[in-house]
Amino acid sequence: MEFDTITAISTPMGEGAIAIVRLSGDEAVAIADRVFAAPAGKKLKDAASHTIHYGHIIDPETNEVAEEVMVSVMRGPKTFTREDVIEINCHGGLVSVNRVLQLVLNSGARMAEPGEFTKRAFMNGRIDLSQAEAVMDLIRAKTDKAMNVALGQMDGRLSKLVRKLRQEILETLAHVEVNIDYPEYDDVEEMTHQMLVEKATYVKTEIEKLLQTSSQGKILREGLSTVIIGRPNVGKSSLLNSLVHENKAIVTDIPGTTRDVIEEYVNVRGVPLKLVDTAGIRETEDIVERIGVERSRQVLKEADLILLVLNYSDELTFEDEQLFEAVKGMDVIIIINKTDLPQAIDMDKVSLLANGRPVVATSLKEEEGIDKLEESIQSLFFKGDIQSGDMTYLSNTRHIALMTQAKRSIEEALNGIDAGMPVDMVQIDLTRAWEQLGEIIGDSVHESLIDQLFSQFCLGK
Ligand SMILES: Nc1nc2c(c(=O)[nH]1)N(C=O)[C@@H](CNc1ccc(C(=O)N[C@@H](CCC(=O)O)C(=O)O)cc1)CN2
Ligand SMILES: Nc1nc2c(ncn2[C@@H]2O[C@H](COP(=O)(O)OP(=O)(O)OP(=O)(O)O)[C@@H](O)[C@H]2O)c(=O)[nH]1
Ligand SMILES: [Mg+2]
Repeated sequence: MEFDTITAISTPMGEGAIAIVRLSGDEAVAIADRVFAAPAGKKLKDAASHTIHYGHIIDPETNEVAEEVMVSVMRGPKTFTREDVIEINCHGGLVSVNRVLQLVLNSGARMAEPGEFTKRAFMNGRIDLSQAEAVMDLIRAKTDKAMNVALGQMDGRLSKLVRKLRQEILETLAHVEVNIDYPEYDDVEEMTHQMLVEKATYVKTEIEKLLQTSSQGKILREGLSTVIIGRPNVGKSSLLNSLVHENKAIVTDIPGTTRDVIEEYVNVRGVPLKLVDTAGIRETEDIVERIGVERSRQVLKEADLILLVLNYSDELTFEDEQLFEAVKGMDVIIIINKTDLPQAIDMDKVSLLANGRPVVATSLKEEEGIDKLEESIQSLFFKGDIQSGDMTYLSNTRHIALMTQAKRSIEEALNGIDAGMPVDMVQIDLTRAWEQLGEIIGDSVHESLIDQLFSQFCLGK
């Protein structure tokens, strides 16, 4: 495929040791040669592939020196995009890198869209869609485990499985064809019928196995969305600070201190948590606080785990009971905080409300009970079976949805066979499953979806 030559700054904006302006496309080398001057006058077009060259970036209009650089020349197809790629390594300063970018743009390159380099790698067939998505997951990974899941997916682990399943479906479809072609031969029909059921069942089982990894996979990729709730002043922000081992959230003795939702990523004994501190939930007149409280209710709905904090030295209130009501049916750990103060809470009542869910006593002030809480979080989600290394996880919501749809299509096919439906109906269901799996790796996806997926990438990636 042939595209125009794109460019972008591929490193973060700010001061650093080095910053990279990247180019990709047929004209990449020619454009770079327009602005690059090597000491001995050697042109990049004469350079061997995958070599790096010292020199200066020159404004071709004025012949003034703009920057001192190292330029990498990488010729397609053995490159990130499969096209010719140039990387100009500048001094890492905002003016420097923007100056080089501007000269490259003036010399015929087009500013890349976010994710367009990776999109080229996809369009040119180096990687499929799930691998491209993994590139982004890798950048966004907040924990070691999340990164490993992304690396595996980038390596094509999920793609390989999806391709294998699609192949199985194709073979199943072939059996359906035989059925359609030779309806008059009873014995052929008998045999193909059985094979059909066997193969479809096999695919369904494999999909189910993958889907079983999805809740852990999603947690590994996004972090376990953990929301701290409780009445004002019970110690929610103190709890966040204790878990992240840093003073991230403001703690004061004034009820209503936290006005907004605060998010932090932490690793609790290997469990990646996206920890959310909320404004204490209470009926309030303060408009700013009220917006905070509204948001608290909102994040509650999307939580995987709730840490419900109560005050040991205060009686249970109607508001506390309402909180229990609000998190009914969710994974909850109840934390009784401020155990260093005199008891006022009725623990029998707490037990009743807890209804078998874990209760942990803490004094965040005295730094007591955090260990117990961490243990509780760990045992709740990973009962010692968190897999490492070579496990394939389904971690992306888009993939999970498509897998679920594909499973349903296979089930419909199997029901159809069972009910003696005409074979062409079965064929339709199987074809649909084949297409749904194809969407995961980017076969048979609409261009607008592709654009939308890549637009979520960073600029220069
Ligand atoms: N300077 C620099 N560092 C970088 C990148 C980059 O683009 N530039 N990458 C950007 O994300 C990552 C490396 N990812 C890459 C992935 C594939 C290929 C590549 O050329 N693949 C070819 C040839 C492989 C080979 O030589 O065997 C291929 O798969 O066909 C290059 C980089 C991280 N570091
Ligand atoms: N004695 C004692 N005080 C604590 C403990 N944990 C927190 N506190 C204090 O309780 C007060 C409130 O703590 P925060 O963490 O700000 O409470 P919060 O639940 O985030 O409060 P809001 O954001 O206002 O809803 C602060 O003065 C803390 O120092 C504890 O275990 N014992
Ligand atoms: Mg707070």
